[in-house]
Parts: sequence; C-alpha cells; structure tokens
Amino acid sequence: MTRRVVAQGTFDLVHPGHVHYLSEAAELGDELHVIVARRDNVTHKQGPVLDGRQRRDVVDALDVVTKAHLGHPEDIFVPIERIDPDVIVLGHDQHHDADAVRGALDARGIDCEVTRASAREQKYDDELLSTGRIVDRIIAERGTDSSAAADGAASGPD
Ligand SMILES: Cc1cc2nc3c(=O)[nH]c(=O)nc-3n(C[C@H](O)[C@H](O)[C@H](O)COP(=O)(O)O)c2cc1C
Ligand SMILES: Nc1ncnc2c1ncn2[C@@H]1O[C@H](COP(=O)(O)OP(=O)(O)OP(=O)(O)O)[C@@H](O)[C@H]1O
Repeated sequence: MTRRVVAQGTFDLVHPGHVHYLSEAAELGDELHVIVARRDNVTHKQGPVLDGRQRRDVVDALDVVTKAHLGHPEDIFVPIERIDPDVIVLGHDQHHDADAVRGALDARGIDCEVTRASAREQKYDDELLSTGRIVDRIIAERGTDSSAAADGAASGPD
C-alpha cells in the first residue's frame, strides 16, 4: 500500500530550508506530493514574485518530490481529496494550526494524520533560509534600478 505524504507552501525562491522541509516530509512515506500556493492565497505575508507554474516546476524537479501541484484557487482541500494522503506535514513555522487542519479533515471524512516538520538551522552566518530575507538581500545589493525592475510587477495568473 503506497503511503502518500503532502507538504505545502509558497516556494517563491527555493532555499535549503525548503529542501530540509521537503526531505523530512519525504521520509514519512513512499510518495511526496507538494501543494504550491497560488499567489492570491498567500495573504499572511507579501505574495510571491514568481508565477505559480514556475514555483511548481522548480519544486517538482527536486529529487525528494514525487509530484508538485499548483494549489486550488478557492478550496485548499480539493487537492487533498484528490491526492488522498496518509499524512500532511506542516512546515515548522507554517501558520496553519494542526488541530484546525485535523478538524477540517475530520469534517470532510478524510482520514489523514497531521504533523509538523522541524526547522533547518543556519550552517554558516551568511546562509539565507527565508525567501523574504533573500528578497531583502537582492534589493539591498541590486537596488531597484536593475534591468529586471523595468519589466514591471508580476503579471502571471498565479
Ligand atoms: C493541507 C493544506 C492544503 C493546502 N492547499 C492549498 C491549495 O489548494 N491552494 C492554495 O493556494 N494553497 C493551499 N494551501 C496553503 C498554502 O500551501 C500555504 O500554506 C500558504 O498559503 C503559504 O504557506 P507558507 O507561508 O508556508 O508559504 C494549503 C495548505 C495546507 C496546510
Ligand atoms: N529554514 C527552514 N527550515 C525548515 N522549513 C522551512 C524553512 N524555511 C521555510 N520552511 C518551510 O517551507 C515551507 C514553505 O515556506 P515559504 O514558501 O513560506 O518560504 P519561507 O522562506 O518560509 O518564506 P518567508 O521566510 O519569506 O516567509 C513552509 O512550510 C516553511 O515552514
């Protein structure tokens, strides 16, 4: 019986913290399915700069990932019902409450464990394990006069 694991996130600029999270999640089963958040659903912080399809494709290319899925626009449980995981692994600092997710799964009759991954600590001072801090570094070092800035704001659907 294939044991399926689900992880999820924005994955705007993939970094070693993401690799740690997904590697740890992958250890919990035979397949790791990753749900990549749509831009409009990232409301608890600044949204991603990259299109959802690009973020999905990068996560999908990671060895530990069986398949990455662009999330549902409205109902976060649609992909869960389709993937039918045995366990959902929340990120170490992900804003979802595990008990609330468990309750929502029960309400839908979905039999699935919910657990939380550990944090990946820095291995050296200059290591950036946060998309937000990577973006801050880019702005600080490249400023806003870079040629890319002329391309304008993100325009893709996700
Ligand atoms: C079980 C579960 C399913 C999710 N499914 C979706 C989805 O279908 N579509 C989506 O846009 N976001 C979905 N999300 C939300 C995002 O993946 C993510 O939690 C959030 O938007 C950003 O998380 P981050 O701050 O860790 O990047 C889901 C989250 C969880 C916990
Ligand atoms: N250093 C880390 N160690 C372990 N997991 C991490 C780390 N950084 C991010 N993650 C996990 O990866 C998932 C996706 O994270 P997300 O896409 O929000 O990137 P982020 O780097 O956390 O963004 P930001 O720091 O700008 O909020 C989340 O579940 C998060 O908990």
